[in-house]
Amino acid sequence: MSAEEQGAHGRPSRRNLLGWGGAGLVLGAGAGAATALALDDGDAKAAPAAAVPFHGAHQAGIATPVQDRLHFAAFDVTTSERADLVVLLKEWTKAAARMTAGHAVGEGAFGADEAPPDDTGEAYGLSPARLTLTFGVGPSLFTRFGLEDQRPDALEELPSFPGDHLDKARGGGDLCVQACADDPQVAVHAIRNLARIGFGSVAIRWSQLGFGKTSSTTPGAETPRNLFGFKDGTNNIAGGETAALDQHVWVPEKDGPAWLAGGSYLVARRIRMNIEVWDRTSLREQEDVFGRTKRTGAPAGKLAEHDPVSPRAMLPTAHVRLARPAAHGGHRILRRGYSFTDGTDGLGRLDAGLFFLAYQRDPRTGFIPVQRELARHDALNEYIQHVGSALFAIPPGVRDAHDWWGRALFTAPAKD
Ligand SMILES: C=CC1=C(C)c2cc3[nH]c(cc4nc(cc5[nH]c(cc1n2)c(C)c5CCC(=O)O)C(CCC(=O)O)=C4C)c(C)c3C=C
Ligand SMILES: [Fe+2]
Repeated sequence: MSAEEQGAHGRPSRRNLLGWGGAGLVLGAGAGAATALALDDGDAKAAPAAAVPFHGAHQAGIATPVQDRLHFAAFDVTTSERADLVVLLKEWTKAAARMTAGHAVGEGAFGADEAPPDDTGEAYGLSPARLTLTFGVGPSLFTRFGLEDQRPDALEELPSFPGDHLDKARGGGDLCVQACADDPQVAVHAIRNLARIGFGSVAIRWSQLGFGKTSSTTPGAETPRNLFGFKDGTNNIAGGETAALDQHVWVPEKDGPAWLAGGSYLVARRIRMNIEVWDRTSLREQEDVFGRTKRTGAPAGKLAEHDPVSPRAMLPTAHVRLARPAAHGGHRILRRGYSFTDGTDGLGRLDAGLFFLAYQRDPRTGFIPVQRELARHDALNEYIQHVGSALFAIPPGVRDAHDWWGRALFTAPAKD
């Protein structure tokens, strides 16, 4: 803890307790367990601040409960020196551990007068807001740093799908960081400070802000609605479904490579939703498109949201009928997307949609076959367009204060 984070008597001040998450709910990574910690200043009514543990077997931000806001950034590595990149990843990891706990970066926002402060300052006094920072590496990184023999076969650029209208400026990237928090300022502060630390070694290639999570990983929570007004995330993998996570989300050791064991793959797609056309579509057509009822989220022919899906009650082109795991050998993906609105396009239409994020054990059995089917037959295609795309491998969790993002990859013994 830096000097500025000490209270007058050397004890942490109340604001600082809130600021670095000592006062509230601490959510156990993966298990979602909650432990209440007491305030030491007698203010029992203070709003609990929430910090999600940074260290663990898996990175937070995948199976941990979904927060309300997103700032996602893909980076190009601009240095050609592998040693510089390793230094950066160590610095990023330190900063990420501090920010997710509600600390400022380095010596904070108010250090020596003669130098720019270590931290940009806009999160000063804010709670950790359940900030999670999830780090990934893209296929392009491997060729650039002599890591070809460590690139998993599953990590290659996604194939193109019928109807794709991809903007290269909104896709790809050597590295990515997904920042999720309940406060947008906390998420934006985190990405901004990582980009600042990376100046000279990495540059943001593209980024996306998101709101109104479109999926839930928390059983029993009200399922959120997407911008088409439908409940989204009903049939998702929940954070506590350990067996399903092991089977469908975490990369097991036997899949290889060794550095990725306990990690995952992340597919990111910026999907524009044609709001104006949708809003002129009848309710019956809207419900036929998804195969679910708009008010309750119940599958076609059923009464309640969580009733089992009956595909024959849906049109053959219904989104849910085509996407359900039973139509894809039982393989599942963990969806963790967010809505976005980025102003309007030149024609006065909202540039709005779904920033689709999905974690899986292998994109070749997860996202790719489902998207192949959806791209050909989904009735939803009349109302959406995929405009951005990226795939990243997500290393396992940072184990302790000596570990760092990408350590196992950058220290892996070369294959013969
Ligand atoms: C390739 C994977 C998927 C893409 C791309 C995708 C886009 C997309 N989805 C919605 C809205 C809904 N999707 C729903 C269910 C659902 N979607 C996928 C996959 C993709 N969706 C799956 C695997 C499922 C689960 C199917 C099942 O097991 O029943 C639903 C229904 C509610 C739910 O279960 O979440 C909605 C609504 C939009 C708007 C969209 C692109 C903009
Ligand atoms: Fe979907």
